[in-house]
Amino acid sequence: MLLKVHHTAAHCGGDIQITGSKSETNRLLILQALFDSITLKNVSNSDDAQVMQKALSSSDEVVDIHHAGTAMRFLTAYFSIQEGRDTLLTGSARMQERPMAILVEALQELGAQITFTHNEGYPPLQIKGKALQRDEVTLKANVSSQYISALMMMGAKLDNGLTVHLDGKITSVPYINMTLALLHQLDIEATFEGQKIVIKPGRNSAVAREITVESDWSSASYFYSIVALSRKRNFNTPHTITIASYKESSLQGDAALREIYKQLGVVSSFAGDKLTLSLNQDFELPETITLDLANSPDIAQTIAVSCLGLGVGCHLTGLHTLKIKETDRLEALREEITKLGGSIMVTNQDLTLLPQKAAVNENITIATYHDHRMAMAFAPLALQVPLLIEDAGVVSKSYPDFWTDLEVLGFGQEIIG
Ligand SMILES: O=C(O)C1=C[C@@H](OP(=O)(O)O)[C@@H](O)[C@H](O)C1
Ligand SMILES: C=C(OP(=O)(O)O)C(=O)O
Repeated sequence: MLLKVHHTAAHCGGDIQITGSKSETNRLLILQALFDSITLKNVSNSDDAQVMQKALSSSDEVVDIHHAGTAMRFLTAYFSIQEGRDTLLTGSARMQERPMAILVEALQELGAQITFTHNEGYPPLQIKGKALQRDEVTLKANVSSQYISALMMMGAKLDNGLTVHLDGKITSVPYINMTLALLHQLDIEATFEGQKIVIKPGRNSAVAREITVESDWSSASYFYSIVALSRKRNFNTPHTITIASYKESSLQGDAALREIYKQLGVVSSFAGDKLTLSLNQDFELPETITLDLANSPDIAQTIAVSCLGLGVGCHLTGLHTLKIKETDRLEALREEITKLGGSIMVTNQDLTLLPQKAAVNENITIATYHDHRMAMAFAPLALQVPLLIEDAGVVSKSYPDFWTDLEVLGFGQEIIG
């Protein structure tokens, strides 16, 4: 679906309800399958959470998780310990290019029986579930934290628990801390200190537990961008966007948005579980911002596009994981920002956008590369110029309601083809 997006409305405010974090949901679904008595509220309605639910509730041998990285990584560890069960775990064409060797080798070292059926190091995987005897493993920590979270959750189910030694610089650390915090919520003893994680065996607790998933902060990033970009529209009446349901103290690393967008003039304020975003009109925008996003890789695209629209330069570092996500996000950003008239340079781990005064080019068709975040990161620019988004339905990977929520804020949309 090619979607033309524009914004001519006189307002840009409203109330938006975002569903639960897909990262928290997919961890809790695994933990629910491993340990009984967990009831979940406000689960994510994303495709990634749906494929996880389906995988955990079916007994089919072939499990296809489409594009969901968390499902692929978490389920590899999960199926490895399902004694007597054979699983062929596969995914989309892109998923078959996303690396798995580090996790699979760690699991094999623990005794798991996993083979690569097509390309060594990549899905599909044939997994023969069995009891694992060993309880200590070392793996590289600088490629994806999802491998580590997968081992942590599985480790709580092993008779002796699991000790994980992390080799090298640890990437996406808040996601590891999220896993740790969720284990703690289930009374599973676990520590993460320096380069070592220790997981004690969890018991099937008899006490029923209800956990309400906090809404998704990565999805909130697009509203931060909209508020930041609304500066250029000079709306007559000041407007605010309220998003729910959030916590001031979040398990999600992308809650760093509050501090980051302060640098682009966005004010965040909490009233209960509602987070209100407003524009500080008096704020003087910087010429350039510099950010290390190794802890928040999923908001890099949003920030780059906000900066482009505001004419603010940015130097974003810590982006080494972006090349192995839904697409090579660094190359995708370079292509699309260049089409819009921006001056952008990328390496394998950082991105530099030069500050520029000229408005972005109009009516550009943004390619989305099967990446939900390409569609959602560029859409807020429609506040400034009409643009076209290719394959707009791609947003459902994490945020199926994205386009209807944008309508609430006055974004006009027209299906072109
Ligand atoms: O554990 C998680 O829920 C996630 C971890 C991050 O991946 P990496 O650790 O591969 O950077 C993040 O990009 C992804 O969207 C979700
Ligand atoms: C990278 C992402 O997801 P995953 O790795 O779980 O596919 C994302 O949602 O931006």
